[in-house]
Amino acid sequence: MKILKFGGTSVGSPERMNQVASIISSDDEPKVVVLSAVSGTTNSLVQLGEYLKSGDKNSARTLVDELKAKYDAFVDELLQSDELKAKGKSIIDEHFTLLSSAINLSFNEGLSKELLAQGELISTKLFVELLNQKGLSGQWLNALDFMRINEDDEPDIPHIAQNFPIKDFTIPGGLYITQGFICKNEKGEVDNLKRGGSDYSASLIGAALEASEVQIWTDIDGMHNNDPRVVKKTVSISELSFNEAAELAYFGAKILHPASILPAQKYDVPVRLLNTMQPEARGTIITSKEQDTGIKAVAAKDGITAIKIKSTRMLLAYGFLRKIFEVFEKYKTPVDMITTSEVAVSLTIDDDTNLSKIKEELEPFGTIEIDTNQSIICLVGDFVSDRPGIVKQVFDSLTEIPVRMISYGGSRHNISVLINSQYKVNALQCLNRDVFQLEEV
Ligand SMILES: Nc1ncnc2c1ncn2[C@@H]1O[C@H](COP(=O)(O)OP(=O)(O)O)[C@@H](O)[C@H]1O
Ligand SMILES: N[C@@H](CC(=O)OP(=O)(O)O)C(=O)O
Repeated sequence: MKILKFGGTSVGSPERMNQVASIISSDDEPKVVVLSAVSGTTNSLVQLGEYLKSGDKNSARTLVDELKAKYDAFVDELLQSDELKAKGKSIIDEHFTLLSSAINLSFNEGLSKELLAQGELISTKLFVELLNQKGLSGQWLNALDFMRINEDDEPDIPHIAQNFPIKDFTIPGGLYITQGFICKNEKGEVDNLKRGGSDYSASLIGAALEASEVQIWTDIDGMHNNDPRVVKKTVSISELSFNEAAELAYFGAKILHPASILPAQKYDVPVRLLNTMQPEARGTIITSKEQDTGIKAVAAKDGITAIKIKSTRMLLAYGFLRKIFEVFEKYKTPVDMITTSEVAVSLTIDDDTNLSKIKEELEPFGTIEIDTNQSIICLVGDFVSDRPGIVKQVFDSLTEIPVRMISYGGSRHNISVLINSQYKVNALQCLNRDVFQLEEV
């Protein structure tokens, strides 16, 4: 049994949904199909939550009306018979009644999460009707019955395994359709796995059910060597290890949710990245296999803040770093990169929610310098840290770019440099030309 996840772009139009139906019915193997919301929907629902939070009911009403009109047209094109059209319309009416009634309720975070969940609930219900139209039967499963996170926002894989409603995957052609992204929290409230979280859902379900493979179907033929939104020429990578894929996802390769590799890696379930628009393309297979292959890809993560703590008290002292890290621990703020000298330590964070409090608590330790608008450029591959020439290759390429921090040797998979975000495009282009030998102007 396999888990197949289709993202927002793959279910973004009636035509695309039809392609998804063909892909999942091309053989008899039982499949759990995880769908995202129709592309753009979650953004609209986030916007709706913001209007409600600020009390702007008129904008909220307009947004709900426009979104409903979009879905009415979607259903009209997707479903052909009067009977199925009526079913489709009643699905839309049910969910939009909920969205409309939210406009008159007082706003709270729980309500906003309930609103966000509607996108995936609608897309999966409409998709089951499309399968009916094609003479295929798909069983709709409510992810809120089995997907759960605990009080630290950590998914509970044993709970998913225990509560997944299907236990027997031996029925040929069995298609089980469920929602990505949404879950319940420890209080039993509707919650979610954060933006882009449907990949994570698929990986968690794959781990819980010990699937033979998790497939992430999107609009590109696998993980590319560089960000196709930034550079002109990129190539698909045929194989990656779990460690390499996790680094790329974490450091900005948008094709995968940052946390999505971990469950698959823990339960050793291969992950394959495939293209809905080009199902025959090879894509990328991600497994536990490691090879010393050199640099495979580069990704960039924006919105980074660098913090430097300078103090001569660090000299020959012990316990200094522990005290600094305790401050970040207190504010539940993860640290990404770190470099030290005898008199200073620089580190980066991507969540600056508590930056002013962190700065205040660091002040007794020394002089604090903060730089915002930074990007981490992360080169990923499999290279033992003394592989000759690997660092030279990277720094020769970046000679024109001011580098703020360098991290190398922490793992055999990663060379990271921190630069001001204004140089990001240029850095990715230079690396594409010099490290990957893909021409870039
Ligand atoms: N290294 C990369 N390899 C492939 N795609 C990437 C990479 N970096 C960024 N992307 C972007 O990720 C997009 C797919 O992810 P996403 O938009 O989340 O898809 P979906 O809607 O299917 O979840 C691609 O269209 C591509 O522009
Ligand atoms: N719909 C959610 C979850 C998701 O994963 O979407 P996508 O697969 O389109 O990135 C979001 O937009 O965040």
